[in-house]
Amino acid sequence: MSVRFEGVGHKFTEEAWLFRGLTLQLSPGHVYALTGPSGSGKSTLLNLLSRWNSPTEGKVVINVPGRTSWVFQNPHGTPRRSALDHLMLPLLAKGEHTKNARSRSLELLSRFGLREVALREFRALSGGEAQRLMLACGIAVSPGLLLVDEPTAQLDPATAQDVNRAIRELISPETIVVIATHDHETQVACTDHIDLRKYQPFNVPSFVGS
Ligand SMILES: Nc1ncnc2c1ncn2[C@@H]1O[C@H](COP(=O)(O)OP(=O)(O)OP(=O)(O)O)[C@@H](O)[C@H]1O
Repeated sequence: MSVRFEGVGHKFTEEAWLFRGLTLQLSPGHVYALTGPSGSGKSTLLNLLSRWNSPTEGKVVINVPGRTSWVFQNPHGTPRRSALDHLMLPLLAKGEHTKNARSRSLELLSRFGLREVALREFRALSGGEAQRLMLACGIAVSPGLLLVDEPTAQLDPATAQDVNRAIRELISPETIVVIATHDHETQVACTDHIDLRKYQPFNVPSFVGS
């Protein structure tokens, strides 16, 4: 079970490559921080992982059973549904018994520091609580791949810190987690680092030397 990038490069316009020569293997049990300057292609790489796009050159070989889950920068939930129900419903939909779904959901709420707000409606959660709930929901169904796009981008520093403390709870033997981020603290919380700057071709402006 792995994802392999074999000489992957991508560009949207004829001349400018976003990244090139990306060769690496991702494995379950790891949480990869994907970093790089704005516009370097972090979201594009997540889209390649989700199979929404194909690379311009090279291959992305995805050998991962199960579904792909996403967590986006803006937490989105059902306003009047409780935190507990946000976790339980996908587990029930997967066929779990109510008792098991409830105990697994409560265990996840504890791990993500949300046990005390289990019965609180989504609309009454703070920004940090809502984002931690999204991370818990993302990992709850044991996806093969969990793709997270800038989880702290919309949060103040103290709230971002709470979310970053929860990153390690995403480590799972069944899941490859990739988190695109500008936040150094998020990067430090992850187990591994993919730095897109290493794969950016050095584009010399055409007017140099002319
Ligand atoms: N579908 C598309 N067609 C053309 N250009 C695109 C497309 N998607 C993204 N781009 C361009 O590719 C570049 C990389 O975009 P991407 O969103 O992957 O970068 P990023 O590293 O995630 O940026 P940020 O940190 O600002 O979110 C940007 O210049 C963007 O405008």
